[in-house]
Amino acid sequence: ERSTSSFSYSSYHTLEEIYTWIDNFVTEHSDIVSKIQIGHSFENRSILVLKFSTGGSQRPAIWIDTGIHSREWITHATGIWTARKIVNEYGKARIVTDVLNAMDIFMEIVSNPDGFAYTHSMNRLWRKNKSSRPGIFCIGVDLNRNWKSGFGGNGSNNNPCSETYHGPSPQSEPEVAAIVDFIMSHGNIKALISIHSYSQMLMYPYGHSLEPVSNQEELYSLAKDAVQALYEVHGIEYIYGSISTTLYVASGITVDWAYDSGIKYSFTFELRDTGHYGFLLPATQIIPTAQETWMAIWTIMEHTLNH
Ligand SMILES: NS(=O)(=O)N[C@@H](Cc1ccccc1)C(=O)O
Ligand SMILES: [Zn+2]
Repeated sequence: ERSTSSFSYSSYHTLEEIYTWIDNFVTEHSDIVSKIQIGHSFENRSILVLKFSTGGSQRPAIWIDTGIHSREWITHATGIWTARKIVNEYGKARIVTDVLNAMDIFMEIVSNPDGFAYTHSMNRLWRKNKSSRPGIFCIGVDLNRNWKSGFGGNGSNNNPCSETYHGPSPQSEPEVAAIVDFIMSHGNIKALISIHSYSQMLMYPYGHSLEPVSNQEELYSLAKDAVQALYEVHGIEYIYGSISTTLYVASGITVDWAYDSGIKYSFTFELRDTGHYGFLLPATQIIPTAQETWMAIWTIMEHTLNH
């Protein structure tokens, strides 16, 4: 019996359960999915990426990451469900088939494995990675403040004890450096989607400044369409816009680096909810959240394919 078929997509899982699922998933769908290790975390866990490809070499590609903040468990769960949906819909849903016949998809489900393990073992609300340095008495860097673009600016903190500590230097953290190295060496990533929770928002650069990006109108219109597609599934309302104008100024963030590195379709999601449960979103909301997010993701994918 296919062991991923005994995996509960409507439950939260441990790091070990997710890594086992990844191995089984790749084995069971080896025609379209492969596993790439892009590096190691601070505590020496493997950093794994799923590659969805139907052929070609160095095709234009889309990057999706979940779990950069370890306590945002709904994001890993949404990533897992989405991965399975992709393989189930290829050859059936036109847009999935069209995208995968022309592009590759890279998905990093556990982007902060050390922090994620820690949320299961010691502190459910841990956010950062688990890096430590001599003479510094607090642990962890915020992996959504450690990127080069706008590094150290407003909306990040130089205090190692802060939840938004940006780290000693850009890409100082192995979990960030691994993604940077992978994306830069691939050289043909057309869109990046970095998934967080919670607040129910779909946003695009910049976070580090109020200055609009060059294709702001296009990103606004695409975000509007994606949020509408999401709403039509379960009636969940998202707000959308640039990070700095919609949420708050944040510096050294993933999508600003991606945008400045040439990935003109860079988006970040804040999934359910708006604070009732917050990071402790009940598992009963995993599948509904994943179903609606799927519609928004594929709105972005389709646009990327056609532009
Ligand atoms: N997920 S969250 O609660 O940490 N909020 C995010 C909001 C966010 C998400 C993406 C880019 C900039 C800011 C954060 O990193 O502060
Ligand atoms: Zn987050």
